[in-house]
Amino acid sequence: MSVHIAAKKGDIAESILLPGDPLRAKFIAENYLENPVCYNEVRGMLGFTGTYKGKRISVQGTGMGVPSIGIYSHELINEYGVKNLIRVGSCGSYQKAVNVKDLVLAQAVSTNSNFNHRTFEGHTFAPVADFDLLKTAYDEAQKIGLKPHVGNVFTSDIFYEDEGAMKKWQDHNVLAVEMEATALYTYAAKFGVRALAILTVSDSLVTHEALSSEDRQTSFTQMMEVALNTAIQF
Ligand SMILES: O=P(O)(O)O[C@H]1O[C@H](CO)[C@@H](O)[C@H]1O
Ligand SMILES: O=c1cc[nH]c(=O)[nH]1
Repeated sequence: MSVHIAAKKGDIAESILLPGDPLRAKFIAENYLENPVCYNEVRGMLGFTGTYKGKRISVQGTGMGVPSIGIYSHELINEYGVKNLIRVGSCGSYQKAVNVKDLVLAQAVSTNSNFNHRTFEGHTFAPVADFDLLKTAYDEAQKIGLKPHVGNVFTSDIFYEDEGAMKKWQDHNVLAVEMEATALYTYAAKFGVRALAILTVSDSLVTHEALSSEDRQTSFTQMMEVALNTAIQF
């Protein structure tokens, strides 16, 4: 058991899906995994291990924001030997061409988070996705008829950000905003494992459109399938 996860060594698979919402973890376990076993309920941050197409896969809620995913990813990697970490999250679009329901693969991450500013003492580190995970997810998305956007996303510490703050990121072609990827990619680089953030656009900060709960269900399901079909290849 680690500080925040009540699993024994060996209870968690080497490949894991990481939704922010623990109930999304439960949904994935109940709808996609065979024989899912819940290994964590500490703080309600549910984690499950089961099999998908014959391969052992885990899914773990991470909570919202950099400090929260920082805790879970650090413990998963260092105390449970997790090697392939795939975030399955929602994001807000920063660009007109990135529409609600679209899939975004975070090739790189920009941030206003202090996590990297502290670690790199004010210098800039460029957190990037694992290329093999990225390419595999892109191919898997295409197989089910999706055309994912691939590029820079923004990890923000502030959900209710002033509107003007996004302009500089939009001007530099940042595709969308979410709240965790920078910590995930930075720890993956530090500890020599693979990470990728796969995101579904739940709302647009350009058009102010937002997904209905029905559309949210369908498009999130496609993201989950892309992530699972990617995870089983590692
Ligand atoms: O849908 P999840 O994975 O939680 O991701 C996004 O949604 C939350 C904000 O509503 C933040 O965690 C953000 O990153
Ligand atoms: O972090 C997030 C996630 C979804 N939509 C947003 O606007 N921000």
